[in-house]
Amino acid sequence: MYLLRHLKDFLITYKRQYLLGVSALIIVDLLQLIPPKIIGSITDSIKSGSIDASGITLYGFIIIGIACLVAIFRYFWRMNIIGSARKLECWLRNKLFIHLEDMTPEFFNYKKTGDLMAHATNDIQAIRMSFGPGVIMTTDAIVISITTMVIMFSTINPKLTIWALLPLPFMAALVTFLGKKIQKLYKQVQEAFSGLSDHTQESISGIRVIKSFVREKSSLSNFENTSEIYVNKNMKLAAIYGFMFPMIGFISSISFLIALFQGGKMVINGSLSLGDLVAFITYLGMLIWPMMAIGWVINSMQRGIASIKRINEILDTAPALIDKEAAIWPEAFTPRISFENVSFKYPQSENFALRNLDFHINKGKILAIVGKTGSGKSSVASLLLRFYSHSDGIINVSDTNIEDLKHKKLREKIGYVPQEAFLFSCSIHENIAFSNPELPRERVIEVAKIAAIDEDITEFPAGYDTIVGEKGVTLSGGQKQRVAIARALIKNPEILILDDCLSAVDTKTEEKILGHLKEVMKDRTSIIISHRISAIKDADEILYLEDGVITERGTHSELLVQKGAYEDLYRKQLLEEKLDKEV
Ligand SMILES: Nc1ncnc2c1ncn2[C@@H]1O[C@H](COP(=O)(O)OP(=O)(O)OP(=O)(O)O)[C@@H](O)[C@H]1O
Repeated sequence: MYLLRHLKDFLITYKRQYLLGVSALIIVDLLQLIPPKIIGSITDSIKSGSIDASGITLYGFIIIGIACLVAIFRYFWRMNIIGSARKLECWLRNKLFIHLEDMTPEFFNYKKTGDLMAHATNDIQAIRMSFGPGVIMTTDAIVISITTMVIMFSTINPKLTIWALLPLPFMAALVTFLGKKIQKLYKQVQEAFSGLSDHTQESISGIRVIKSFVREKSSLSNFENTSEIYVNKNMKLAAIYGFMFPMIGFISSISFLIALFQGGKMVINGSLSLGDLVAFITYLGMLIWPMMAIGWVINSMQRGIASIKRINEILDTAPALIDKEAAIWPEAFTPRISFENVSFKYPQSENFALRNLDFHINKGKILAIVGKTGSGKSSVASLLLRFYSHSDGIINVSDTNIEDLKHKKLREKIGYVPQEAFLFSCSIHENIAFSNPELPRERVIEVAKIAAIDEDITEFPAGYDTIVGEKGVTLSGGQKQRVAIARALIKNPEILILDDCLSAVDTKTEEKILGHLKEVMKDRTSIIISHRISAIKDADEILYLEDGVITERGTHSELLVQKGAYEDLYRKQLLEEKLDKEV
């Protein structure tokens, strides 16, 4: 039961459906035992001449009646068992998705997207198979084999039953043995398939890089290799199936042959009636299926168990960020931020990304962070958004330790523009109104104007309804960044974090956007992270980071006077700008 801990809620809710479905299935199995007996007695009655045409018609109607009942109950078990398994699939996939959404960025740093996709598709499908066809086949295999054998043994002929059943254990053993091989090969086919789709996906998204490096041929040859592996694995699978099914036919033919030979002898010497032999052979035919099903059931259940274990492992991984029970949300939120002696290490890292950070930002002020690449600028944003937890020190927002704040409420207050402007493959309007799809077009246009992207959008034939393609491929880098800024602004954030999100925008547009932001953010707090001094020179305070430590701080003019790394950077950038203009 421990294995099913994450499915418990579903199984309790749907136990009635499963019970009804299994009961209907057992009724069908039992009903199917009747026609062979009827056919047997018709045969005997015809042989002895004790039945006329109306008697045969009556039996015919009984058989039709049974067939109708079988059809009704079959519909009933299909709807209940297969239907519940389909609902389980959907329920579990949603549960997994919700869980994944709650995981920290750290979890995704170490889990491959392809693996998570495989869990969400193959594993959940394997679980569905166990709780749908698996339940049906297990019930069928048990009920049909026991009842059929009991009837053959007790109502027809025990000796003939033992003779005819002798080859069947070989069939069950064969199917189980080959089933294991099939399962192993099937896994390899799946792996080859995911290799193929990974390769296709990566090659398509990296097509520009492939083309610019003229690597089409090598990419094609890699693709052909992966494709060949996939075909070879499938061929091996086909070969096993090609061997297994004729062998099943062969073994069952031996059973039929024994039944005909021994049963025929018994009919000739009068110890068995012809009708019983006919019924016996029909029952024997019914037994072939459960013998084949045993192997399938074992394999399917093994796959299901392996998949449940993998899904359990993910669902057992607790999201690192769970609000304290006493987490609060201040009635009057003030966008005041302070870092008091904050140090931070990434979970899998030995080195500190930030050390003894001390700063505060008051409402309406702009804090800028500059520094070389890898100096820890983005890490400050990650801590404020609570993507990670700091190791030492205190971070306060609205004069409250952020560890005591409800983290989702805090994120609602923050407008965050990440370094890489990730857009979804929907329209520009939908991308901008991402935080609230109900927002009207006027509001979308309003923030697009602040982000200086409105003019570009209106020039597109479909305007705000332009579909941006996967990750926004149809937009330029600078356009993507500005759409991402508009997306953050539409939230009316109390705190705005721009993480180097103007790098692909020219200095004139940058100036325009910053001018607009100054107006919009005047009663709120902004943090601007940038490599470009032009983007931050008007900030109320600038922090210069080096290896996670603040080495210089002050306003632009104060920092220039210090003649340190900041001033050096500024001079170099001025020179670059001058050279650019001259060229
Ligand atoms: N998920 C992570 N796990 C481990 N180390 C990380 C992770 N993300 C960043 N780091 C490391 O932390 C340090 C600070 O990274 P951060 O991204 O904050 O720098 P940055 O100043 O924003 O750099 P850039 O200007 O290039 O964006 C770097 O040494 C980086 O290698």
